[in-house]
Amino acid sequence: MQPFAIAPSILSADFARLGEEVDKVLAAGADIVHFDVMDNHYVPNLTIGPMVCAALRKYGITAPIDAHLMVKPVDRIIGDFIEAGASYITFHPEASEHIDRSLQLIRDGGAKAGLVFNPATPLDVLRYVMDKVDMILLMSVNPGFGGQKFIPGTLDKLREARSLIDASGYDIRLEIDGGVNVKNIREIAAAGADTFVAGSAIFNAPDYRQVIDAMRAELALASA
Ligand SMILES: O=C(CO)[C@H](O)[C@H](O)COP(=O)(O)O
Repeated sequence: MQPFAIAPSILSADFARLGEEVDKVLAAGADIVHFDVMDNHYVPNLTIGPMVCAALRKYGITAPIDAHLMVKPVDRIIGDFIEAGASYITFHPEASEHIDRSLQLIRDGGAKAGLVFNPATPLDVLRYVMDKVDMILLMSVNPGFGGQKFIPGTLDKLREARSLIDASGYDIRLEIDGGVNVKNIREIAAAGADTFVAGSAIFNAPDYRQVIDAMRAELALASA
């Protein structure tokens, strides 16, 4: 299992001050920058693209950037995110014409590759590509918007994904995204997640460090 990592979703950050916001949340103890890319086609919302990712690198952000592509089709944008400095690039299997090829494109470009599963999307395809993924991201809300409630059925799916990862012997991150907060993070960790995306729980709080510290305290209890 990978060490626990907290990945604030910048979807809930102040976009007018994005560089400062990312600096601030990293200084507050975040490990990974979760970068939500929405195309108003695969999901009913529109956010940011590779130019903003490149701008964060130019601004001086060196932490891993985890680009979650909620776009369809995916292949033609993968190269742009690699050039922009994304560390992880994840996509939804139903948004790719050729899942194996999309994963390979990401790894060939030097980034880490991942698959994202919506709450009602089965994990079946994983059995064919377990050796080609560095991250599995389970959505615990339907994608498109921050600030939604965690869907409790995702806990069973996390256990299923954790068993698949452990049985595979590969070193794959298991990330959870949607409705994660201080109150539920311990239960989510106990179900098998090691990487926790949290948008509104962190960016809507007055003190980012206080929330991240509280999350880490809960995670320490989960592994005790
Ligand atoms: O991918 C997403 C939505 O599609 C967001 O990352 C996610 O919902 C995080 O926001 P919050 O923590 O507020 O639920």
